[in-house]
Amino acid sequence: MAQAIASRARKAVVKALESECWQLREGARRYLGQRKVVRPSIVNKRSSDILHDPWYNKGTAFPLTERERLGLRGMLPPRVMSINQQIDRFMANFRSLERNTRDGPQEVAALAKWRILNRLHDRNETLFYKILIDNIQQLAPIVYTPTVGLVCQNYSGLFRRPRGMYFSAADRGEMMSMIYNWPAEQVDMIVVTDGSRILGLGDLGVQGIGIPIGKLDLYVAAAGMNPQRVLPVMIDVGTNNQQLLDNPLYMGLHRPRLEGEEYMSIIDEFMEAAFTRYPDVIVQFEDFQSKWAFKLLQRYRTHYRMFNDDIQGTAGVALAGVLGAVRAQGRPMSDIAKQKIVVVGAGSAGLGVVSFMKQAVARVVGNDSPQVQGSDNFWLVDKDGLVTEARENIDPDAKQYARSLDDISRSGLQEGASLVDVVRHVKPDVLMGLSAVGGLFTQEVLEAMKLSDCPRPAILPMSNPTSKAECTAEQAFKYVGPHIVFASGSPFQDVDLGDGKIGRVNQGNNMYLFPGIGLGALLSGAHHITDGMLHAAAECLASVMDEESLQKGIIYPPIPEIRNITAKIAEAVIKEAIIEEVAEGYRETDPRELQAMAQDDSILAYVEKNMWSPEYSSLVYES
Ligand SMILES: NC(=O)C1=CN([C@@H]2O[C@H](COP(=O)(O)OP(=O)(O)OC[C@H]3O[C@@H](n4cnc5c(N)ncnc54)[C@H](O)[C@@H]3O)[C@@H](O)[C@H]2O)C=CC1
Ligand SMILES: CC(=O)C(=O)O
Ligand SMILES: [Mg+2]
Repeated sequence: MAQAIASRARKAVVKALESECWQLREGARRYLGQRKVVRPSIVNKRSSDILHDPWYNKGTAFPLTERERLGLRGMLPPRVMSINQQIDRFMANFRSLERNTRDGPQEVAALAKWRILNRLHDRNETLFYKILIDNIQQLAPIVYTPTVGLVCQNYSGLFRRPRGMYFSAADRGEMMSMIYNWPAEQVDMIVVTDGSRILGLGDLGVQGIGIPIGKLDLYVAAAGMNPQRVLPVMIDVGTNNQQLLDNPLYMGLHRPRLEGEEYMSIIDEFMEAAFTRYPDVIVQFEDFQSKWAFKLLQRYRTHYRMFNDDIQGTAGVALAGVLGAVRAQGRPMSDIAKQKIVVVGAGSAGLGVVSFMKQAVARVVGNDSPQVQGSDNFWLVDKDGLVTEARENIDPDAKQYARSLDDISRSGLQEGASLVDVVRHVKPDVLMGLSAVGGLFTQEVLEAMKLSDCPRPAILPMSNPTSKAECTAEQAFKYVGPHIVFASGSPFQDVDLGDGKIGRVNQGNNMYLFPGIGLGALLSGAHHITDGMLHAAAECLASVMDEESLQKGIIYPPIPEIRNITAKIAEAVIKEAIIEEVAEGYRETDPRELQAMAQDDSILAYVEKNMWSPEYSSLVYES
C-alpha cells in the first residue's frame, strides 16, 4: 500500500516537472519569437582546403579577419567583395554567355548555362543557392526541366565531379556500410531514382542522377532544405537503353536491368541502409518506370517516410490546376465533381492523377455518390486508345479506371477509340497529357476541343521536357481558341493573341508541391505521408490563387513566389499531420509543441524559421 502511494506520488512529481519543462520551453519559444540567428560554422580545415570546399568557400567575400584567421591571406585577390558584388559578377558573365550563344543552337546555349551554374555549385554553394533563389524563374529551366533532361542525356560526357551517391547491382550486401561513406551526420531529404524513366526521355540508366540533383536544388531553393543535409541517389541496376550499352564511355553498369525479386531486393537493401543511418530522413522516389513505381509505393508507404513524386506530387498539382480551371469558369471548386476529364497517358503520372482526383471528388461529393462509384468523370486514353473494361491484358493498375462497356456504347465510343474520337464524343472540360509523346495533341485533336461545351476548357500538356509536351502553348491558343486555360509541364512563353490580348501560360509541374510535401513531412516528423497530407498540400496550392488571376487564366502562382507558397504548403501538411495524429515532432519540437503551435496559429512561423537561407556565416577554426 505504502509502495503504491509512493509510486503514485513519484509519477505526479514527474508529471508536474514535465509540464513545467514544457511550459518553460513554450515560454522560451514565445520569447525568442521567430528570430533567425546565423550561427558560426565550425571548420576543421584551413587555407586552400577551405577554398576547395564549396560549403565553406566564400571566394572573394572572405573578410580580412577571416583570411588572417584561416590562413587565407595571400590566397585570394586583395579586394574583399560583398555577396551582392559576387552576384553581379556572376550574372554579368551569365548574361554575356546568353548574348554570345543566342544565335546558335538552343541546346548548346542551354548546356553552356547549365555548365557555368554547375561549376558555381561545385565552388561555392552559398552563392549558387542565393543566385538560384533570387533568379528562380530564369534558372529553374536550367537546373530543372527542360535542360536537366538534356543534361541527363549527355551526362557521361558532362560529368566532372561526383555529386550524390551511387548504389549499384554490384553493391549487393554492401549498402549498409556504403551509406556511412556519405560525409553528412544528418540527412533530411533523399531523392532517389533508378534512371528507368527520366522525364519523358525513357531509360537513361546511371545518367538519370541529374534528376535527383535538380529536384534537390529545388528543395533547397523552394523549401529551404539545408543543402548539407540533402542526398541525391542513383540506384544503377543496369539499363535497357541499347545506345548506352553500346557506348564505351557510358558510366553505368553495362548490363540489362535487373528484374523481379532481384530488382526489388536491391531497392529494399537501399531503403534499409538509408533509414538505418538516417532514421528521420524522407525519401522521394523519382522517375521510376511505372511498373515499379506503384509497387514500390505500395510496399514502402506506410513503413517508411517516403512518397513517389511522379504519382503523388503530380496528382496534387494536377488537382490544384483543375480546381483553378473550375474557378476560372466562374464555378465553385465543388463543381470539380461535374468536370469531364480526359487523361492521356496511363502510366505512373496519369493513373496517379485519376486516382487522386477521384479521391478529391469523393471528398467533395461524398464516397457513396455514383460519381465516385463509377468512373464518371474520367476517360483514360493510352497508347492503345480509350481504356475500357474490354481491354485485353489490361494493366492491373489501370483496371479500376477503365470505362464500362455500357457507358461507352451509349456515348458512341468503343474499346481503343482514338483520342480524337474520345474528345469529339466526350466534349471534355479538361484535356490532360501525361503520355510523354510530343505533339500528341494534334491540330485535329485541339480543334475537336472547340466542341467542348465548357466556357473555358483547360488544355494541360504536362509531359516533360518541352520536346515531349503534347502541344505547344501557341498551338493550343491557335487551334482551340483564346478562351482556354493552359498549363504545361515545362515552361512556355505567354502567347500574344493580338489586339493587346495575352494567352496566359502556366507551368503545371510537381515542383509546386513536392518541396512543400517534403518540408511539411520533415517538420511534422510524420511517421508516414498520408493521403490526407497530400490532399491538404494540393488544396492549399489551389487556394492561394485569387479570383482576379484566375479570371486571366492564371491557375498557378508565379514561380518567383515558390518559396512563400512552399512554406504555406508545408504549413498545411503539418496541420494535417497533427490532425491525423501522425506528427511525431522534429528535433527538439515535440508533438505537444506542434499542437500548441497549431492552436495559436504559429505553424507558418515555425516553418519559416526552419527554412535555410543562403548567407555566409563566420567560420571558426577548430582542429
Ligand atoms: N508535369 C509534371 O509535373 C509531370 C509530368 N510527368 C510527365 O508525364 C509523362 C509520363 O510519365 P509516366 O506516366 O511515368 O510515363 P509512362 O511511360 O509510364 O506512361 C506513359 C503513358 O502514355 C501512354 N502513351 C504512349 N503513347 C501514347 C499515345 N500515342 N497515345 C496515348 N497514350 C500514349 C502509354 O500507354 C502510357 O500509359 C512524362 O513525360 C513525364 O515527364 C510526370 C510527372 C510529373
Ligand atoms: C516533373 C517530373 O517529375 C517529371 O516529368 O517526371
Ligand atoms: Mg519525375
